[in-house]
Amino acid sequence: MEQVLHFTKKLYAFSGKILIINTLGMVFISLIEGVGVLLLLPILNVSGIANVETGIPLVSMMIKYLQDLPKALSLPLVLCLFVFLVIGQNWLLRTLTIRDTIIQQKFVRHLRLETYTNLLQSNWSFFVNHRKSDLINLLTSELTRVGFGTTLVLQLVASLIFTLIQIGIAFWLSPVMTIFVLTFGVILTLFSRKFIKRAKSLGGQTSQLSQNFLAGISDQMAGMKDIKSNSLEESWLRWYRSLTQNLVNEQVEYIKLRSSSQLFYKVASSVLIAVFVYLSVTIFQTKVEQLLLIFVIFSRLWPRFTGIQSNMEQIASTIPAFKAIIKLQQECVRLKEFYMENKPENKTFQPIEIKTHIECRNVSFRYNQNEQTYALKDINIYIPSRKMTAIVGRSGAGKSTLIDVIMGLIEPQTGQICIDGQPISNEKVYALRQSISYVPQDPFLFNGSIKDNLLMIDPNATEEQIWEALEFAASAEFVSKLPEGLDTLIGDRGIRLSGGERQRLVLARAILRKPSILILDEATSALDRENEAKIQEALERLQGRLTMIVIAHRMSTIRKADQVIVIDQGQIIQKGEYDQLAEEREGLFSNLLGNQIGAVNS
Ligand SMILES: Nc1ncnc2c1ncn2[C@@H]1O[C@H](COP(=O)(O)OP(=O)(O)OP(=O)(O)O)[C@@H](O)[C@H]1O
Repeated sequence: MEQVLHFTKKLYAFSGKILIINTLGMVFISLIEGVGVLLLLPILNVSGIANVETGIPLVSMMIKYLQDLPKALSLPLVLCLFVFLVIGQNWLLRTLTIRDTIIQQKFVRHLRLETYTNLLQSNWSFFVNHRKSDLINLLTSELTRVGFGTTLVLQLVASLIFTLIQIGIAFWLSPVMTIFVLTFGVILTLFSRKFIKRAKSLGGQTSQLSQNFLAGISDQMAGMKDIKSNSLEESWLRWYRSLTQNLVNEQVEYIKLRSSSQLFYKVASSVLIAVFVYLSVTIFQTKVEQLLLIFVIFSRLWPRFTGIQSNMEQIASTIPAFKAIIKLQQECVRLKEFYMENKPENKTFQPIEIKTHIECRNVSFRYNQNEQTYALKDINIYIPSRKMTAIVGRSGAGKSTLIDVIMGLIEPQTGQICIDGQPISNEKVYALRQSISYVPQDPFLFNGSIKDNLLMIDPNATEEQIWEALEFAASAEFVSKLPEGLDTLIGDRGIRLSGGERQRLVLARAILRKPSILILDEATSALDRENEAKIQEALERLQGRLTMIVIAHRMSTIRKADQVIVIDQGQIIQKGEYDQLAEEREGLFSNLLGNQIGAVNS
């Protein structure tokens, strides 16, 4: 329950006094409801159904006053008062419910924003160590469950206040009867602990199943081509059948649990009534009017008890979601980007202008501190500004890791990254990243128009600047031929672009940012020769304008590079100009080159 308390405190910190005002409003409603119960007594008296003496001065006075009035007037009067009270109570209830909903919805939004901000401020290793689908699951279904759980907590608090007031009124009317019902209430609470425990464990299963479900579905959607071409449909259908069956089983189990607990409470309540009536009639010889009063109290109190129990079961089932979100937030805080730590709110960073060079000095990095193998070992490189530096090497050599270190996505365990001879401070990492445009192998374009996708990087860019960037990226021609030009929708809801067109659009977007450094990470590897040549031309056009770092699998992409760095098993093994390295017959570079020429010729 400590997690639930954590979020309830957060809710209070977020909404402040309004939460207390609403809760007091609920108290007021329950008072009116209590008065409504008391009004039943004068109704019984005035209507002549029974002559009830409560011993409560206010009620007795009212009954006396009504009895003095003519009967034709007293009954309508008391009934009107009763209806008026019910209307007032329910109008207030409606108002408070709407206000509560507004608070809850705003709180859920606040939680979403807080969690997402934390997530975006986490460092790269956080994302490397989490499955994408798990994060999506946490941000969508688990956060919704937390919002629902917090709502339930508010309902529980209101229910508890209602119940306390009802108990007070019941005690006033009949202490013995109230103690009797309360004793049963306590016994019921003891029994219901089993239900609550089970609800919590089922809640854990819900979290796990929804996580597995989302993970599987995302994997399959991403690999649909693989599934279709390798006829894997049946095996994935088997997986889908089994998981959806588990989802059904879990939901049925939960409903079984809830209905069993309801059944238990209802049976307990009927047994309680039967025992009480039996004892009242046979042993205490209770009069009819007293029995009526007892029924009124009982019918008010007992549903409150069962409501609270059922509320607690539901809250218990959301506890695993509360835990998961707290764990996520703690992890995000622990793995916060180092430049974000102690960063004053709203502080912005200006991009860095690189005057002479970027340098890696004795940089070493390993992913796992407990292992001996380094992904990068004693890297020393000099990347001159406004030149093109190519990084090549076999798969797993450490090329992407080196880029990640340069971009400040991961922090080297030893060594430094320097800009114009100055080590880059934590504070400056973000400024450096603002000077970089990065083009990955699998570019990210969202469903929207071409223009929207380009403006993502610079919302203030003019149409002229957009076309200029498209021109540089060898995309202007194909975009102008599209039916709606820049406004053409792309992605699932629009036209399908080829891999080369997508890659060139992403390159245009990268250029639109006017970066000091342009990094291409295997950006041409998946393209055909024609598209590769277009990107290559684009890079040549940019040469001399900005600092370019290109990781290339295809050696043809980097033919015009000013400098080539060959990396193997995390170490630099060759450095120099393309032609010079190609000449070094024993070197890895000429070997890689030879393999590709061989592959093309064969
Ligand atoms: N997140 C990670 N956790 C642990 N080890 C990793 C991680 N990412 C990469 N590695 C390891 O670090 C080494 C360097 O990987 P890196 O991705 O930098 O190579 P690469 O040269 O870019 O390879 P490729 O050309 O295949 O993309 C490899 O041995 C790889 O297995």
